Amino acid sequence: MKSVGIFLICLGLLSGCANSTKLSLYQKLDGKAGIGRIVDSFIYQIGNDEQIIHYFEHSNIAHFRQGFINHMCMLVEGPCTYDGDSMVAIHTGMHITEKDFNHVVDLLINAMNEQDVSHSLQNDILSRMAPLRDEIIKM
Ligand code: HEM
Repeated sequence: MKSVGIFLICLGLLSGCANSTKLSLYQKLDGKAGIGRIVDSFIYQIGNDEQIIHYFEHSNIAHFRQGFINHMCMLVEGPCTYDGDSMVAIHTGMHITEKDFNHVVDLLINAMNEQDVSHSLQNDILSRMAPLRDEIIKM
């Protein structure tokens, strides 16, 4: 009987532990620092890409970096506020094609691979971005 009691206490402690160590997506990405590293790789990818770079010809990259970090941080439910313009407002007039949209997603995947983000985390992030597609292309 005593050993059953001890077993139950251990089980309780273990499950308590498991709950308190359940990391959020934001934490798994190493928070804002990790997101910053992904976005830096992403910007580097864009900067070296002949198909995409022309969209950013007149952009303020420091502003884009900060806005994209905050936006991504918000998407993964981190403690950030994105207070920039809406996706529609920002991308309207760019006439982004489906092909270029997919290509930018590929660049983001390259950036996440470069930063050793696991495929399951990548899928989680991409599935949060996918619904934005219609607010971004052909605007
Ligand atoms: C799911 C995909 C995308 C997301 C989540 C996204 C998000 C954002 C965000 C948050 C900003 C604002 C940054 C700031 O505050 O300045 C931004 C700006 C911008 N995005 Fe996107 N974007 C996406 C796809 C694309 C694609 C496919 C292109 C081009 C092919 C693109 C081109 C741009 C450009 C050029 C800017 C800068 C605009 C400026 O200079 O004011 N974006 N994007």
